[in-house]
Amino acid sequence: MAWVFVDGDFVSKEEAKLSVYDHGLLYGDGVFEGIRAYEGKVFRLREHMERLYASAHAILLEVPYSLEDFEEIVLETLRRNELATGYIRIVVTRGRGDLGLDPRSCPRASVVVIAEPLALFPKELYEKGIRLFTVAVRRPRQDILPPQVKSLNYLNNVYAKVQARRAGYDEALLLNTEGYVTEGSGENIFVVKDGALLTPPPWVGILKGITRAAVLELAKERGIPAREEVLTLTDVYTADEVFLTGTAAEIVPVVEVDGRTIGAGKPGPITGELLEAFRALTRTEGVPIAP
Ligand SMILES: Cc1ncc(COP(=O)(O)O)c(CNc2cccc(C(=O)O)c2)c1O
Repeated sequence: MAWVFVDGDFVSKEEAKLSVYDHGLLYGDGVFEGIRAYEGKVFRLREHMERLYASAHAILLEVPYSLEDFEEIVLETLRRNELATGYIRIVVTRGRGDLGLDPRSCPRASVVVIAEPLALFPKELYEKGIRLFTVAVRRPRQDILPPQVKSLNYLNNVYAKVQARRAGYDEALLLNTEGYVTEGSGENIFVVKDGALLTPPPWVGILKGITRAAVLELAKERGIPAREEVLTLTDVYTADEVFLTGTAAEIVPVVEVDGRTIGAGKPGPITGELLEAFRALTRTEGVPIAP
């Protein structure tokens, strides 16, 4: 039996429901997080919670729990599901209101915490690498729909995923409205050039990934030069290595972009080194689930 936290109660998966008048459903009005637990510890829980509260604050959404209490709810949800390793999805919507889109009709945010065994990415993706397609849809500018807010408005990301899949590729690569490289549909991007790691700066229009931040830390610790740099498609095509980062994905090598082979057409050595280091980090660092 799986248990889901819904607005203060733990209910069975079958009983876990929100109102059809919830503005998260009606308008995508809300925020969310995806977090991973590894062998009894939640990786970068505080960082994920801080991003959740920052996203909520940015859209004037009041989270009805303190950050510390919310962290305990996340840990309790894992305990109730007897999960030591798994994927946690937190959703905070504007809540139930009337059919108009004005948030003032929603007196209280709705809060959902789901904890599930993780559907791992297939092993061969990490061994063979994936192929990216630069999709027609663009990441919206900060002044249109801020990519730094991890909102429930993910149709831009879904659109990108669909366009890449229909083109026969594994994942999308999105440009911003100025034509610069931003990120994948649900992952940040890194390129390796002459031994240095480059990744787009947040202002080009990306989510500031928790995994992205961990990779930058690992690179620094290992003496691998790493910096934020605006990237063009040509920078990606001519890179020695390319990889994507994300909570679900961890670090996924990219071997082809728009028909251009990346480097030797197989996962690169720095990519492999960082994936190994990241996996070691997830085994040693994290908030214990046990009380
Ligand atoms: C647009 C975007 N960019 C980057 C990331 C990576 O951020 P983290 O390193 O903090 O996870 C994300 C988050 N990645 C994400 C979000 C929602 C679903 C899925 C999925 O793969 O089903 C992936 C994301 O949604």
